[in-house]
Amino acid sequence: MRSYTLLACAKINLYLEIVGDRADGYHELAMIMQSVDLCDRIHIEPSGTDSIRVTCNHPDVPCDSSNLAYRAAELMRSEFPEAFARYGGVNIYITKKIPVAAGLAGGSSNAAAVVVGINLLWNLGLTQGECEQLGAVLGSDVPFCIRGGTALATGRGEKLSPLPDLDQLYVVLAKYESVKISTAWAYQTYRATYEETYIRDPEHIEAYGQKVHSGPIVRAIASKDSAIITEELRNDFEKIVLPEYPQLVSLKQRFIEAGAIGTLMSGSGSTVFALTESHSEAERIKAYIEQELHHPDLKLWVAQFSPTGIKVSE
Ligand SMILES: C[C@](O)(CO)[C@H](O)COP(=O)(O)OP(=O)(O)OC[C@H]1O[C@@H](n2ccc(N)nc2=O)[C@H](O)[C@@H]1O
Ligand SMILES: Nc1ncnc2c1ncn2[C@@H]1O[C@H](COP(=O)(O)OP(=O)(O)OP(=O)(O)O)[C@@H](O)[C@H]1O
Repeated sequence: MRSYTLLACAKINLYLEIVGDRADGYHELAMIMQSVDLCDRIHIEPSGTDSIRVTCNHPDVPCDSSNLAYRAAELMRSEFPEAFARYGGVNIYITKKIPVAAGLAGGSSNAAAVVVGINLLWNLGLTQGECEQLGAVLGSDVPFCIRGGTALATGRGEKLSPLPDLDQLYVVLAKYESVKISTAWAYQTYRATYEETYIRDPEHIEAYGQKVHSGPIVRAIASKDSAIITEELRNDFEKIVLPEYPQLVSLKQRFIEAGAIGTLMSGSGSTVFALTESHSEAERIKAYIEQELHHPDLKLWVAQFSPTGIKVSE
């Protein structure tokens, strides 16, 4: 039987506005999500048994049923019992490149790759939209990781509207290995600090359109206007994370000093990224930061905006 190798791209948030509370306990969001070509490699093969097995090269990533890739395979097993009975279990090998607990949707991208990979392995014939719906059961970021490219994400992050690809931008990603921020902590802390500003019971983002401020960046993306995109970068989590981690504030300052056209924290952190208009400029800024900060705990990567979230090869 066939096996598949998939590249699962990281995401960054060019815009993340926390709008309000939802009845399901999640937060209503308005986000611009962007895939970047820093990718984990996921190999999926039939196990020849009825079990799911996950192997990963990263010491901080669990290989048991708490691994999001494992949970994705379990979901496919329970949703498609006949296909499971016919094709059996899977072995999943994960080679991590995306830093862990970094706000780059590392686990979500791995789950996305497993949904897409099992769809192929078991000949399920699911459309991308059907894969995205399954992905939403696993986590708010998973549908976007399946869709990829550039998208406006609303609801709890799972409602996607495509935006034109921003293929002209490059990114320098920087992460202090010791700064690991839990997404649940970030949302809880944000709620504890800013709850009084929340809009109550927002059923649909359109219902309170006036209060959402993503219009200018959406228009700038449509017209590929990098200057306005960089002016409109926003991440509400910066308000609670940056005061706790002054090294991230210095990192942002250094990026601007180095000539980045814009800088922002991604998701709930702790990765901070800088935007540039060329690959050589991104490499130059990476080298500058490595030399200036010279911190053994600080890791940097250069990546390009990617029009896809998952790339498949047999
Ligand atoms: C911070 C982001 O990465 C931005 O893209 C996402 O919003 C997080 O997406 P994710 O990791 O896929 O999130 P989930 O696995 O669905 O939820 C993780 C935690 O974040 C909280 N959470 C998540 C999404 C959301 N819209 N509101 C929330 O309050 C959940 O209550 C949960 O405690
Ligand atoms: N396949 C996986 N890859 C990475 N982490 C995983 C995976 N499965 C489970 N985890 C656990 O999830 C936690 C969060 O890791 P992850 O890299 O997904 O964070 P993140 O990028 O901040 O997520 P997000 O941006 O979606 O909020 C880790 O501490 C890790 O133990």
